[in-house]
Amino acid sequence: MNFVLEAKHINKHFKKPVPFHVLKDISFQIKNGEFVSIMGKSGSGKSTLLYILSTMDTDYEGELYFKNELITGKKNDELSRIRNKNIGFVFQFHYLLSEFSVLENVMLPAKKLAEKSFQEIEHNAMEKLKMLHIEHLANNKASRISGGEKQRVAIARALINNPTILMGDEPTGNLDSHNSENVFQILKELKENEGLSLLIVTHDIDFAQRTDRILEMEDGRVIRQ
Ligand SMILES: Nc1ncnc2c1ncn2[C@@H]1O[C@H](COP(=O)(O)OP(=O)(O)OP(=O)(O)O)[C@@H](O)[C@H]1O
Repeated sequence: MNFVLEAKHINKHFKKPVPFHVLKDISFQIKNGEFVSIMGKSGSGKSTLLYILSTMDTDYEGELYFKNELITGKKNDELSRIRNKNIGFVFQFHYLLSEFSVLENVMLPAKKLAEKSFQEIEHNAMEKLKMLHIEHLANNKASRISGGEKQRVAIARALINNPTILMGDEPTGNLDSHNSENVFQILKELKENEGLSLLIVTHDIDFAQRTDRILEMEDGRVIRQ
């Protein structure tokens, strides 16, 4: 079976301020093109798990496979290359550079990867903006667009290197219901039209119920899938 992501027996302990077993024997897989949400009470370990799955946190026990390749134990520079090419990440807060234009913000991760010419990156960035129906905002300063538009720009930026999977830590958490629905529809289109896999932490039950599968967390464990 071809999985985009496979977690096997993930455990994590925080040592400070007091020893704490935060993630307890977590195992699951995400199939190609699957849209999975993670739900659970505050403090159940959702963000901690997402940071491990996105390779940003390497301090854990267990094994993580990305497209059937074991990535646990790889060195930081190799992990960073794997992450930049394969994983897009969207946060609750958009983290756009406010003095840069929308287009410049979207181009940044591709410039960092430095595999394509400026013209090619610019063309790809415009394509992503079109995909998210915000191409008309390309030359606006990021500080001069609405909250919902900012989050769509953040998604376009996360897609610029054509990742296999898009991960999000409450990407609709700061949005009103209209903009939240808008972002959900965009994510669904990305799954259906582009075959993107998605893994999204959310507190919004309406959002989660419309994804392919919910991973429900409680006290550091996945209690239901
Ligand atoms: N760096 C850290 N050191 C020690 N404990 C931590 C650290 N980060 C998080 N924790 C604790 O680990 C537990 C899980 O935190 P986490 O942020 O993963 O939960 P969450 O399910 O994402 O919560 P929320 O829905 O509120 O964002 C919490 O009890 C939190 O206080």
